Amino acid sequence: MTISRIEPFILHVPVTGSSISDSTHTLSHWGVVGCRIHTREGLVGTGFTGTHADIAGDRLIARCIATSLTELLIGEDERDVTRLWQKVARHPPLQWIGRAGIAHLALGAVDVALWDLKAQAAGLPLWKLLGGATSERLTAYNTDIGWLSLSDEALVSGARRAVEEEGFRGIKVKVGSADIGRDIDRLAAVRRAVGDRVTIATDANGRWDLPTCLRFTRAARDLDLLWFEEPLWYDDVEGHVRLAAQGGVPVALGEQLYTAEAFFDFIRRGAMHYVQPDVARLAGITEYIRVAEAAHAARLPVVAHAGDMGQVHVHLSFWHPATSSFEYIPWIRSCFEEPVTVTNGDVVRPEQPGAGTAIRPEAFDTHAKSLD
Ligand SMILES: O=C(NO)[C@H](O)[C@H](O)[C@H](O)CO
Ligand SMILES: [Mg+2]
Repeated sequence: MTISRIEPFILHVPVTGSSISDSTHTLSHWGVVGCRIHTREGLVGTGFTGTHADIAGDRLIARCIATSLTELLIGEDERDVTRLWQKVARHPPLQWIGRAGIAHLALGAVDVALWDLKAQAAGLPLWKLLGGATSERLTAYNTDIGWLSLSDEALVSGARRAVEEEGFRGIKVKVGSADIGRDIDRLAAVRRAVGDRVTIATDANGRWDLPTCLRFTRAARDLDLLWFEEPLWYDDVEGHVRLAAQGGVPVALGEQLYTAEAFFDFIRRGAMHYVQPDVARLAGITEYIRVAEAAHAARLPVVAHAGDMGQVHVHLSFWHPATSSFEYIPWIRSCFEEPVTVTNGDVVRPEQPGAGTAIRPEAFDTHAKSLD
């Protein structure tokens, strides 16, 4: 029960089509940046964070794992997930440079790998190890049909296909254009195409200011939007409080929050209605659990953000009672031994031991990038 080696990696995996855009980002590949933790007893745990495949940034994360974190972890008992999380997160020199950002993402990858080891050692899928599945069914919603870079025609036909051919009962459409009228017209066209029973969420990726958000929610009042995700700048708690209180469309956020404390602040101040933690932004599963418990205590639904593309979140979502639905983006499915799968709008519950992070050797052959 001893950590003997930590092996960082970087994979860059193509997105659907040549590139996608939301209001703030355009990307052609998803970055899977993490490590494989080897134990003296021969087990290998895998964990990773998710990036926009910027190689310079990915190498910084990988190097943080290879240097700062490795020297803290070699020789330690891999079963001590909580103690090791505290040891790394509160290591004074590392804390000084990164209670969020690169150091936090690096710890997240390590923490996921340690939980993967724990589940493998128990011979259980992570959701079973944590306490079993609290939901029989987990409904997925499809984000990969709603990009701002899609033409109006492609947006509507993709939404219709997701519903009519793939059985999705939920979709998400990006907004955040300079002209909110364009966004409203696109949402109205999608609503007409999919009908009233399909849930439509919308996501501005932090682009707008409060007056624009208020105008948008007034203009969208007849569209029955499930939630308005990241309407404002990620750290603007007061703006989200005022938008949420206005009572238009429920507010969702979390993919850009690095710490449980940031979530506690938004939850305590009534700044969000849907809580969207992400093991790939937080420092892994250990911190995700703290956020999910805080959301549950506040009786707010949890819908994990797909920074891990759902591979780990599928376990956490089946397990945690606060879960309400699941974000589906299929970009990196081909990399995994047990890829996240949605059948007729429902997520298939994983059964293999581990945290869902076991990467196929072929994925390294095809997508690995050098660490320096
Ligand atoms: O906001 C999201 N999901 O809710 C997506 O993760 C982002 O759009 C992608 O990372 C591209 O920036
Ligand atoms: Mg989002």
